[in-house]
Amino acid sequence: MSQSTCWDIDFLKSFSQRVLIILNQPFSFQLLELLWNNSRWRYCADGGANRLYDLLRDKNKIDSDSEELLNLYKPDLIKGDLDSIRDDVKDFYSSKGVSVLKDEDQDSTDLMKCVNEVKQMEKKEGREYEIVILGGLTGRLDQTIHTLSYLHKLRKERSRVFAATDDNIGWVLETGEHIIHIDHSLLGQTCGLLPIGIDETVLTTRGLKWNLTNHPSSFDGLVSTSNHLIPEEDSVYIKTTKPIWWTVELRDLKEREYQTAK
Ligand SMILES: Nc1ncnc2c1ncn2[C@@H]1O[C@H](COP(=O)(O)OP(=O)(O)OP(=O)(O)O)[C@@H](O)[C@H]1O
Ligand SMILES: Cc1ncc(C[n+]2csc(CCO)c2C)c(N)n1
Repeated sequence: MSQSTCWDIDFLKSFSQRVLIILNQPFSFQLLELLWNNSRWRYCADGGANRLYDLLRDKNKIDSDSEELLNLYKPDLIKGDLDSIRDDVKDFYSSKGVSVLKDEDQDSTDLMKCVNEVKQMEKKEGREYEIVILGGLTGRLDQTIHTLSYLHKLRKERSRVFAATDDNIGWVLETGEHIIHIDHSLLGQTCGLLPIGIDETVLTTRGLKWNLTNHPSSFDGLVSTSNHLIPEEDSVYIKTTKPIWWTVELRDLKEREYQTAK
């Protein structure tokens, strides 16, 4: 009998042995704060360090003149070919003792270079970390497709790699059955099942507004986009005969803060 894989979006809710990799794409302080505090290690992929620095510097300017926030949210590592990180950012973090590692290889992206660092650390420590990528689902199309392809390939060697932006979270569901717990206070209503990197999968779903039963899905055929979660359901069931990308909309975290404060 096959066993279903259960998923919870713990990376938005609780601390675990996970590595956050910050890419060179915009993100809110609210999302950064959540992911940062729930991760054991924080890496910046090259220009991801500019994003972190600028966001914290701007927020600091509003709240105070000190470098308090920059010191509080100091990454453990900056890695890449270093063609994007600005000199002032590199100098600032180097002066604070952050390792800034250059890898000039032009056949691997800065995201891959950061994941390779995770793999090296895991080898030394003899344990596996979960990985959360901040960014990667928006912006330049070639980079976005790279994220989709890279996570599709990574699933063969590790089970828990997620991508998160202010609009979406997503990850690859391996062949088999999945139960995804839904926290409606964090997630919006829209979701998608995207047959990327496969010829065709056969899908059965429960807990969505538009469900499928043993229905083929392919890039050339049906793609379930703009599907909806059901407010009364706290889980979604998905059976897939091939790996498939699952994406779900994230609620506006600023709005959520406002609601929980009321
Ligand atoms: N415009 C973009 N849209 C989407 N993702 C991006 C974009 N720019 C960078 N990224 C992501 O952030 C990572 C770090 O970006 P970096 O600042 O080094 O830009 P890059 O030099 O264009 O990236 P790479 O060297 O990896 O091709 C990239 O590996 C990629 O995953
Ligand atoms: C067939 C092929 N296409 C594109 C690149 C370019 N490229 C891919 S990753 C990377 C590093 C970016 O920091 C660069 C320049 C290549 N090497 N091989």
